[in-house]
Amino acid sequence: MEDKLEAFQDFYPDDYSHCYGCGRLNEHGMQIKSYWDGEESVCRIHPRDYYTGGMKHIVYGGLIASLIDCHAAGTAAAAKIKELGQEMTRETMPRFVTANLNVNFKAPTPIGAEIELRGKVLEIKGRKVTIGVDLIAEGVVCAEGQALMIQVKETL
Ligand SMILES: CCCCCCCC/C=C\CCCCCCCC(=O)SCCNC(=O)CCNC(=O)[C@H](O)C(C)(C)COP(=O)(O)OP(=O)(O)OC[C@H]1O[C@@H](n2cnc3c(N)ncnc32)[C@H](O)[C@@H]1OP(=O)(O)O
Repeated sequence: MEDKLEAFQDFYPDDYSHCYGCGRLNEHGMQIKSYWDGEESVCRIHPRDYYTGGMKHIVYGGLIASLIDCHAAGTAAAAKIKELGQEMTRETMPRFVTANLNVNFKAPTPIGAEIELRGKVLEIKGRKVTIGVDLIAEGVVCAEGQALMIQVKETL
């Protein structure tokens, strides 16, 4: 039986699938999965309870930034291919890296809760795609991020 490809990250080519946050081939990584939900993108994840940030009951801010970063990268690739009017495949999926990431930490993120990331495409300008991401836990927007993703030149 063929593997079922569904999430944006499932369409990253193998040589691009080793990212700690979103690479499906990184067995030690978080392997996040992002999908379209209407015009927004969504990712749900339950971080392990040792990703603590100072106190035992809150999530480490670096992990929060990583989740926002990787969800934004996937959303940028999916948005770009949608703009081009193409289907997501491992051959067509464009490759993006982060040029800039800003995160506002609005409230502590509780350990043990499911985290939902919701992405919005703010701008697509050639190789530059700007994505806004809200990180939500227990109904509270705990962090807001904005990322500038750049489509890498295919010579890399
Ligand atoms: C790293 C090389 C790529 C290799 C490919 C494989 C990588 C595998 C990595 C992961 C795989 C998983 C996939 C998900 C990834 C998840 C997220 C990450 O963790 S990514 C890792 C962290 N990020 C980096 O390491 C980027 C390091 N930076 C760069 O490589 C370059 O600076 C890059 C590609 C971002 C841009 O370099 P230029 O030479 O292609 O393009 P220029 O001409 O400099 O910029 C293009 C436009 O973007 C603007 N720009 C560039 N950086 C900017 C910035 N920091 N702020 C604002 N604007 C910026 C420029 O002003 C320019 O704009 P105008 O076209 O003139 O309008």
